[in-house]
Amino acid sequence: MSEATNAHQEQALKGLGALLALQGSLVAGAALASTLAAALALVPFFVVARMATAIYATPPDLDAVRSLAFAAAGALVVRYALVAAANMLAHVAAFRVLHDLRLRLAKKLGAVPLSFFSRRGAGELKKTLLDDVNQIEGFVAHYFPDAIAAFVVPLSTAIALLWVDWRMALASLVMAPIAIVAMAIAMRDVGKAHQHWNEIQSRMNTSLLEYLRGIHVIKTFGLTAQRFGDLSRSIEDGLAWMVGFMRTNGRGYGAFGTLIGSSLVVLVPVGGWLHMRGTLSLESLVLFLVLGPQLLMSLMRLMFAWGNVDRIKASNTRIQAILAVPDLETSTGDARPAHDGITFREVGFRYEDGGPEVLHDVSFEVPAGKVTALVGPSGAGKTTLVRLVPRLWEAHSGRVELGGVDVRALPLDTLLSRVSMVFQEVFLFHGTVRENLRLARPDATDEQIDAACRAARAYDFIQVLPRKYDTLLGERGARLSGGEKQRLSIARALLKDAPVLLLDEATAFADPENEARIQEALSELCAGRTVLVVAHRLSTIATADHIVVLDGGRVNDQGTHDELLARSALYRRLWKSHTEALDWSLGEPGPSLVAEEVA
Ligand SMILES: Nc1ncnc2c1ncn2[C@@H]1O[C@H](COP(=O)(O)OP(=O)(O)OP(=O)(O)O)[C@@H](O)[C@H]1O
Repeated sequence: MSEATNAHQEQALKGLGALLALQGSLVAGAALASTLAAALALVPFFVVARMATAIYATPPDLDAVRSLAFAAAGALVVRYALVAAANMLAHVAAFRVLHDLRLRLAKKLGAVPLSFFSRRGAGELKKTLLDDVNQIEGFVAHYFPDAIAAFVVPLSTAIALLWVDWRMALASLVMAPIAIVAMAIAMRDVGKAHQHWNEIQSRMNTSLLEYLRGIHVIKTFGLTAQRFGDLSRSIEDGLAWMVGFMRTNGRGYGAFGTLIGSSLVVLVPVGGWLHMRGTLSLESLVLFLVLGPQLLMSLMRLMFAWGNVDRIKASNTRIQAILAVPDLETSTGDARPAHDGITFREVGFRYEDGGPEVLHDVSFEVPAGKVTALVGPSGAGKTTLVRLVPRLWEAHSGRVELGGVDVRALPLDTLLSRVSMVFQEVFLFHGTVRENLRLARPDATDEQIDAACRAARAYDFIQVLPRKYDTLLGERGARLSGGEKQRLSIARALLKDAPVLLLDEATAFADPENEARIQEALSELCAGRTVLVVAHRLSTIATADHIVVLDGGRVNDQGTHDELLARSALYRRLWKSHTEALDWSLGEPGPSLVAEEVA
């Protein structure tokens, strides 16, 4: 194993210890109770051995038999009490550890830069957040207390048996080294195999999520799960992994199980011979015949616990890797923007380190209180540029300033409190209309919500929803039309009432009535604010105070509509295609605005 892998595993193991330490006293209590319970499970075997002597004594000692029977029953009762206590303590500890981990992960995901998510598939993240965290539950609640008991009990029993008769104790253990070699062979590549299994599961999760999200497209094209390439491939890979795993590891497991259960093959002849020679009492012979096989059977439990450790270590490593991602750096100073204007200074940006540069040397001003429109061909980098302002992405060179201060030098909450975002895709959470609106301003009063909804032209349609503001929305809630969603997100931005507004207009066409309402809502929203808008509507472009033309990630030209029409060939071409689109839409007012407010 390489040094790097060793260091990696050690770190993971340290992590598992740290997880247990989160609930140290409960975990220790569970391990102790589980060990005592396992030790008490051996009492009946000692009792049987003593009984054999009492029964075969002349005359038979019936009083001793009776008290031994009571002792065995008593041990059983206490054992069940201890098992219950161990279970309860271990589960309470596990759920507290899980609660702690989930909170940390949720907090971390809220604090990392957006680039973190673009490098990971949704399936991979879901797998870590749900499945890997659940593995930790198994570890704390089951495997750890079990493994401690499976280690301590056979060890102490072996010592006790050595003390009773060392020859028979060795005979009980003789199969152990052979079984352990078989176990080591069985477990040889188990870590690698589990890693492979995890990769398959991540792929399966990602393609399954994609399959569900795109089910309407899949149906439109008449595709089925079999034909949805990666999903069916990952399901087949999963099956192939299972078969391969059982083929390579099944033999080892089988050999181990058989060897571990066959200590009587040694104990019976050795014990019989020693007893006949008169060097082993009947009581000791019976004790070894009943207890010897149990001693090795505990190794079986240890092996199961060991078999799971690699998997749990891998889960923990993935959880720790997320927790170790640095948060988006935020200034702790008290810098405040001097005004609400935005300045881009020689901004360069790429989505991936080493990937293609999407924005090059972009410099321009968005004056405070004015509407600045960004236009350009598809893929020019307009949306990307707008998202640099609230630090959804970070410029890799140059700087973006708000009110003369680099956005990275502003405390994040100061920056975000100044900016509202209304983007193309509207995302509504599963929750009521009111809860979705309050995301923008948790302390908003009902009157403020009413006023924002009226201004956003959302009030009327909310009034006819089954439970008005208390109607559930989102994936499992009421469905709103595209235009209604847009107006709701404009209401959110109005509620937030930030001085800077970032708008990303969509190219989709809405019906004229919807279009007119959205237009009115946006006019209310834009009034008196600094607006940077990715513009697709003729009305927005023609009435903007300033227009910046982006092409291939660079500023191609900037000026007013008339100036650009007079001097920019690219702008003339864009304008022509916009007006043609308007003709094509048979006189409808033009492309609609669609919105998602992320703030
Ligand atoms: N998450 C992402 N990861 C990698 N590349 C991306 C990502 N998002 C956009 N890009 C790339 O960045 C470039 C600019 O995209 P952007 O969406 O900013 O353009 P746009 O001008 O807004 O286009 P449109 O008008 O079609 O929406 C494109 O080449 C696009 O493929």
